[in-house]
Formats: sequence, C-alpha cells, structure tokens
Amino acid sequence: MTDSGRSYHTIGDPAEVEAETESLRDRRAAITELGDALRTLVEQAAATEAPADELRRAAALVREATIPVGKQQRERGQMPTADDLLGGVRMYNPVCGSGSALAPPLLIELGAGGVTGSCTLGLAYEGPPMYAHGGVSALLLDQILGYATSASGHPGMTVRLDTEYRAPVPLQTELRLSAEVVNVDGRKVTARATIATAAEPDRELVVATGLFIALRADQAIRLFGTVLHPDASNPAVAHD
Ligand SMILES: CCCCCCCCCCCCCCCC(=O)SCCNC(=O)CCNC(=O)[C@H](O)C(C)(C)COP(=O)(O)OP(=O)(O)OC[C@H]1O[C@@H](n2cnc3c(N)ncnc32)[C@H](O)[C@@H]1OP(=O)(O)O
Repeated sequence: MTDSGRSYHTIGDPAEVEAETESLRDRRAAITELGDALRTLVEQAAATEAPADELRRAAALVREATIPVGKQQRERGQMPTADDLLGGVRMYNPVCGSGSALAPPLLIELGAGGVTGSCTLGLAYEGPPMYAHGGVSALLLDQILGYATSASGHPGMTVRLDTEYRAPVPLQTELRLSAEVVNVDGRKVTARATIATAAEPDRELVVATGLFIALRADQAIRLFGTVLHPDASNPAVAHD
C-alpha cells in the first residue's frame, strides 16, 4: 500500500476494499505497537541509571532496529498512507498520534460544549524537576484548542497562543484537559483550554487562550496544496 499510494477510500470491488480495510487496520495496529515500544524506550531512557556498557549495548540494538523501519520512507509532501486527513486520523501527530514516540499520547474526546483530554506525562517531559516542561504544556494545549475549534466546525491554524502557568504540572500523574470555543468572529476563532490533574479537575494549573484563523482557499492551496491535492504540484492546478 505504501508503494502504490492508493487511497483507502477508493470505491471499487467490495472484496478488494474489504481486504484493503483489513490491511489498513493491521498496519495501524502495527504502527501503534511500534509507537508503544518507542514510548517505553524514550521514557525508560529518560529515567535510566544503567551503567555505560548497558547504555552502549542498548544504543547498538536501537541502531539495528532502525534498519527495517528506514527502508520505506515518505517525503515531506506525502501524507502517511495510514492517515485519513479528512477523517481526523493522524497516526504520527506528536501529541495524539499512537505511532509517535513524542506523543504521551493525549486522548481527546468530544464532550458537551467542548472537548476533554487525558494523559499522563512521564519523566521524558520533565522541565523543572518533577514537573512538566512549560513548552510541553503549551503543546498539549495547542492541540486540544485546535481540536475544539475543528470539532465546532471552525477549523483553523493557530496564530496566537497565550499561556498562563498558574502552578507546575506534575509528572507521572493523570491529567485532565478541557477546551471550548469562546468566540467566532468571521475567520477568527478564539478558544480557551486548561490543564488540571484528574484528582483535582477544578484546580486550573495552566490556562491558554488560542486564536485560530480559518484559511482562505488560496492560503490553504499555498500552504498545503501538494498534500491536499497531489496535482497541485502542477502550477497550472495550484493557481486555478
Ligand atoms: C468531529 C471533529 C473532529 C475533528 C478532528 C480534527 C482534529 C484536528 C485537530 C488539529 C489540531 C492541531 C492543533 C495544532 C494547530 C497548529 O499547530 S497550526 C501550526 C502553527 N500555526 C501556523 O503555522 C500558522 C502560521 N501563520 C500563517 O500561516 C498565517 O498567519 C495564516 C494563518 C495563513 C493567516 O494569514 P495572515 O495573512 O497572517 O492573516 P489573514 O488571513 O490576512 O488575516 C485574517 C485575520 O487574522 C488576523 N491575524 C492573523 N494573525 C494574527 C495574530 N498573530 N494575532 C492576531 N490576529 C491575527 C488578521 O489581522 C486578520 O484580521 P482581520 O483583518 O480580518 O480583522
């Protein structure tokens, strides 16, 4: 499937579509399995106190593991074949993607009037000792704000993110995030999001306000043309 670049949404012979669906499901499961293993590796590497020889042995094993993974690589202008951009499936999103070693991952759910999220940050996300790096909090908040704006029917790109750090975010502690759209003014959408612990959901540790701008068609084509429409790499199509 990686080689052919065919869409999983192609309407065709039902048996073939069924087989593709099964193969996609299997590939996504394998991507998640690798993501889980990588996250364990990243977390244990951030927490390790193993001696130097053990670390060198581990480095050699990891270098060996990169060989099969590196065999078929996509380029910047190609979406992962396991993704479904319009369906909201982003396997390697660095916040929510189950295939990303960088993602906690943050699990987001649609709720009444907004969205909620949950995750636990390990030692790999440490900023001040025992607490999350402030940039990691901003990352989580930007993602859930973007999700809330999309879910409300006003998808856009972040142009401003104001983050107020009221108290440190503890590591190895279940977190609760929430976000809601607070204003829509033409193409400008404002949303508010918070981080709290699951144990004290009403105590806001970090609060962010994000301003999102819905793209005009020309902006979307200029920024994402080749990804959204493969033929847009042809200037005749891109400037339609
Ligand atoms: C069921 C549903 C499930 C949903 C399932 C999908 C889930 C999906 C989740 C995805 C979650 C991703 C969450 C991460 C979101 C990112 O990380 S996005 C990446 C980071 N952001 C960027 O890279 C954006 C960079 N900025 C830009 O490219 C350009 O600013 C833009 C966005 C193309 C806009 O172009 P522009 O020329 O700056 O602005 P323009 O269009 O002329 O202006 C529009 C208005 O915005 C204002 N504006 C622009 N910038 C600013 C600013 N910084 N401050 C204030 N006002 C501004 C302008 O002044 C103008 O105002 P008015 O004059 O109309 O009053």
